[in-house]
Amino acid sequence: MDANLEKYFKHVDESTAYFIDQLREVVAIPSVSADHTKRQHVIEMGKWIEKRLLGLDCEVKMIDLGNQDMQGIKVPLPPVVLASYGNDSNKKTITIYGHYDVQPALLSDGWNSEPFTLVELDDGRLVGRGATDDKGPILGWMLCLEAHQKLGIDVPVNLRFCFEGMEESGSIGLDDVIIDQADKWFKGTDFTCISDNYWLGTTKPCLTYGLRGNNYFHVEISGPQADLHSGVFGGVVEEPMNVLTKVMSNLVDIDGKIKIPHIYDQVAELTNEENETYKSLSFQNSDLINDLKADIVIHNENADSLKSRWRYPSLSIHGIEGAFYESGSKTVIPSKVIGKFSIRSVPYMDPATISKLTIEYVESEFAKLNTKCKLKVWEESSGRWWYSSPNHPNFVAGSKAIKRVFGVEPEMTREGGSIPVTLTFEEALKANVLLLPMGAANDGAHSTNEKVDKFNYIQGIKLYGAYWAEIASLTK
Ligand SMILES: C[C@H](N)C(=O)N[C@@H](Cc1c[nH]cn1)C(=O)O
Ligand SMILES: [Zn+2]
Ligand SMILES: [Zn+2]
Repeated sequence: MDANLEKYFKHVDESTAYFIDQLREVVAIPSVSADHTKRQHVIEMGKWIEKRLLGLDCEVKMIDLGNQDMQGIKVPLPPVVLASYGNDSNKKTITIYGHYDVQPALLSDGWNSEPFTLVELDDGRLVGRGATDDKGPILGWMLCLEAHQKLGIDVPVNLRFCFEGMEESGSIGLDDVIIDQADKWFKGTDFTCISDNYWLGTTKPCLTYGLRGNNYFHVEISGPQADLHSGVFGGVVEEPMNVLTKVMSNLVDIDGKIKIPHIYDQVAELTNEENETYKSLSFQNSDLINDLKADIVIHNENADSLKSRWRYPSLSIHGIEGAFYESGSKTVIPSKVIGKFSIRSVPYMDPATISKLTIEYVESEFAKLNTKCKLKVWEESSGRWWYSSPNHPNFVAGSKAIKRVFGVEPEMTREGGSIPVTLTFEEALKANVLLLPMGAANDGAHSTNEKVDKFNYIQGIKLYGAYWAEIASLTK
């Protein structure tokens, strides 16, 4: 093996305790983008990254995105942190994207420990909000750069970083920044790399070449001006919650089939060639059942679960704003409720068509109820699906890097989640995008007790260095 890489791998192993301490520091900043009361912490996290990158001799530019209106409150948007390291025309240039905001987390959600205090468990789990999504991975890139500098190893590529603080809340403003900076900050990008998804299982590393999109809808049903006493008004008035649950219950069947007419019309047909690709994958429904600690899997065949996650759309109901949800029994009739659901889209579904079909369907289901309650339905946000070729040199470099670190060939996967800016990067920078995950399938991203395994974290940091080296050797 290349002597520099060997030295680098050894240093990463020896730095394990320091790398975990660094993760502890970033997990401690509760950078929850969805909660406006936490916005100062998202901004604090952006500044932490700025300081860290300046300390690594990067040129840094903080892009101010202005304000966001959150339920009538004007809230400052966190900055997009752009950084640049190296300008050698003999080297390839890699743009690396990640996000420093996290999903909400409360101990009372069912965490076994404080979500913003990193806990190292005996089995190697590093538990904390953002450990795998996406603080571990973005920190990993910075630690990789720092390790090169500490060891005096020349960084074999030019680097452009783009770290945002609004990914979990629709990446507001980021598309415009990418498009605007394509010929400025990101000029000369040969390859883009994103580490913000997960292995298919827990043992085999993977490269990812597809993501689903996401169209997010709100359905508001309103009735009286204020909440009512159900003893006084029950049976007397039409109730918004009753109307909403009837409409929402007609969106999707228990087996996952979406009930909106024509929603599957644009879905790519399954070819024999694609069908074959599912056969070699390690995924097992039984692993899923173990991870979920419940046998609630819809499909009997392993491949059908993967197809449902990767190549078919799904509709999930997320919540109802304005409904009584605390423990105990409150005899209220809510005056206005807002149902939230989203549709994960796949090739070749058109986002505008999804939006039109869905809104028309909700309106027609509402009309069938013949109620005096009022309906408002709108699309809150929309993100595009992405599908790429796994044979591109960027993937070849990723594959060789995996071989070097893990000694195995990667699985080639698609992802059920969404990173809508992936397609924006690909289009604006006119460069291939590789998804190079650090975390494992059971990391619990967005869930309680989110973790990254020490193994994945440390090997992942090695993988980043190996990827840079393999990209550099593509030119030779
Ligand atoms: C895959 C990525 N780590 C992720 O979790 N993406 C989110 C993006 C999103 C969409 N709406 C809100 N956040 C996801 O797939 O839910
Ligand atoms: Zn993420
Ligand atoms: Zn996420």
